[in-house]
Amino acid sequence: MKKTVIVSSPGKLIIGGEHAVVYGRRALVTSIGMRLYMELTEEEIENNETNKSLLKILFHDTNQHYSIDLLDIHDSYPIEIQAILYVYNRFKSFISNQSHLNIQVRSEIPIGAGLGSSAAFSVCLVGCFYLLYYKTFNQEDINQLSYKVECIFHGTPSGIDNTISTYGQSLVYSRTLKKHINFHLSNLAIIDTGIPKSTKKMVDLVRLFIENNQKDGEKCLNDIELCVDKMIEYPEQINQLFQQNQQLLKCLGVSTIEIDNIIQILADKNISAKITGAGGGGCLIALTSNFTKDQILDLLKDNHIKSIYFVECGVEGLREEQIF
Ligand SMILES: Nc1ncnc2c1ncn2[C@@H]1O[C@H](COP(=O)(O)OP(=O)(O)OP(=O)(O)O)[C@@H](O)[C@H]1O
Ligand SMILES: C[C@@](O)(CCO)CC(=O)[O-]
Repeated sequence: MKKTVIVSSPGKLIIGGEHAVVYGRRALVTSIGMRLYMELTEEEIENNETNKSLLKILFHDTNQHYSIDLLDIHDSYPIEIQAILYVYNRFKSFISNQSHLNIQVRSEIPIGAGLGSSAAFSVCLVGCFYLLYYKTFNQEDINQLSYKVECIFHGTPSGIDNTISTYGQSLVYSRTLKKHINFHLSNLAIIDTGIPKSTKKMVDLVRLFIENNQKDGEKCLNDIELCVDKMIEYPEQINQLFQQNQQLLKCLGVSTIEIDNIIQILADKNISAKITGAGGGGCLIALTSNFTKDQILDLLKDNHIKSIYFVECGVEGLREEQIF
């Protein structure tokens, strides 16, 4: 017998409050119209002469595939395989040891750019197992387990990325708050610098800064939260609030010379921009008013730019799909 489920969940943009959210402050986040798709199949093998139970994984975006003997698991797998094995172990009691499992992943979310690809991966992974074995989605349970998977990728994240990918739309989020809000920005561009970054490294860097500069660090975090509150209350001030939030992220040490240059070039044309996500590379968001993608690319032609995206915001969270 063969059972298959397909799910998808979105990436995210942090509009304001990244890093401060790790320390319990409020952040503003929206889901985006770029999704990760995952298919999970369990196939019971009738005459399983080898007595092997295999987990076959195919990552279409990185063109990697694995075939893992589930009776002989070791601990030297890449992190995304460790994540899969963690969730497999949580659902093991539902799975016949005469079965093979197949997982396929494909994604529209650039990997490692700060747009929440690992969170979408984690949410889809938990969502797939949940749907196959419980036949339903329970968003709260899925979000909680996805957080644990995110911890495998990131250490001690705030939970903002998995929460927005599970629930979708736009959220005011803190460790103790999850409130949907109507939030729309017109002409919001994502500028992918293509500069590799490590979320874990940037979070560690901020932790070090705060430990060594407690008073300034606390003030910075409080000011970031103030910025977020104003973004929600006074959306007409968003240009100025982007600039303030970026300055505060710079104080925390997560901007770079390349990012500062790009932001200055845009500021010279009255375009407000800021880091979105961990910083150190990755993506920026910019309020582009009437500039087209080609005009922005032209403005930034001497800088490190991989892509520019205009995306839909506030989309649906985790959902079942019919087609992979
Ligand atoms: N399409 C995919 N195929 C396989 N693995 C993926 C895919 N998307 C994400 N991953 C896993 O997630 C990791 C990326 O996590 P990382 O935190 O570096 O980036 P991100 O989630 O895109 O950024 P951020 O957490 O700052 O938003 C990849 O290294 C890989 O392990
Ligand atoms: C940098 C950070 O604030 C956002 C990463 O998308 C880390 C986190 O919230 O876990």
